[in-house]
Amino acid sequence: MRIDITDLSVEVAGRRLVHDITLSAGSGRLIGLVGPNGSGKSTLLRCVYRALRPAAGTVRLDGGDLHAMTAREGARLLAALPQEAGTDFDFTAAEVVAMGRLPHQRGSGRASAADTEVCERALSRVGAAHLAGRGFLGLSGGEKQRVLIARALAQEPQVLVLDEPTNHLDIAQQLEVLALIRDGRTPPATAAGAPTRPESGGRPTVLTALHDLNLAAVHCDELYVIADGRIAASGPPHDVLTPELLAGVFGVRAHRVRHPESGALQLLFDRLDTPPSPPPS
Ligand SMILES: Nc1ncnc2c1ncn2[C@@H]1O[C@H](COP(=O)(O)OP(=O)(O)OP(=O)(O)O)[C@@H](O)[C@H]1O
Repeated sequence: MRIDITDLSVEVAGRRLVHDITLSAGSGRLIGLVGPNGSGKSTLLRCVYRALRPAAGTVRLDGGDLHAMTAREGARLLAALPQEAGTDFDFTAAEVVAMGRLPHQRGSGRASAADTEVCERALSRVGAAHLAGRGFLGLSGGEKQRVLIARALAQEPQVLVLDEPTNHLDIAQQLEVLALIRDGRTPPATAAGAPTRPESGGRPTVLTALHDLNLAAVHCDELYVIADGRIAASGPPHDVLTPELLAGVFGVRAHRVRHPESGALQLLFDRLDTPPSPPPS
């Protein structure tokens, strides 16, 4: 399912935080939002997953206006993992994941055997089947994050909106979760650094905020750089993550290198005001 965001502006408490964003994602594409703290990524995503209404502009899914749909219609198409998601009540992990099935249930709202199977499969896919009976509030940050990703997968969405999905995860889990979000496997990287990706094959279209620019470079098909609530650059990671852009938007000195095995683009960072250090003798 394609997403088309057109001239979208978002206001919170009378202040315009996101200005005139136009962004398109073809079906099955993985689109990354990157940008400094406070640049407006979460505010933009909150509007895309309907926690906020647009002040202007539209979000369309295969041409249908998302904000004109009922909550149930929207939730059947789009699942979200907000930045500080969770619950104040001590549901078990399995119960939290089961909430992802609610948009698909009619009448009594009882989970069917098929719903239960979808939930179990989602927990297994994120390596959290063993957490099913545990109270959510007693889980570690990384365990909670995996359960919440399983809840989003259990919703069987056509569009996934993720705000920092690798928050709280150790490095192995970060790599695993991003591979899972892509398509359940680690993508091969081309010599140019851009991962190759077959046509969508039913995978959801993903819009995700990421802080780790190296993860974004390797896993995303396209990046949108957000600065001061506006798009500063967009395109394939290799074209977007230039030293000039990174200096201007993030205030860092970046060096582009190749991964010694895959050839993928990797970035090394220094503070802008740090003079280049001589190589070790
Ligand atoms: N409810 C709110 N009331 C007032 N200001 C807000 C509110 N929500 C966000 N802001 C402000 O809007 C700006 C953008 O915030 P947002 O959370 O969208 O940025 P972000 O790019 O997601 O940041 P981070 O990378 O730190 O998560 C910030 O200056 C923030 O303080």
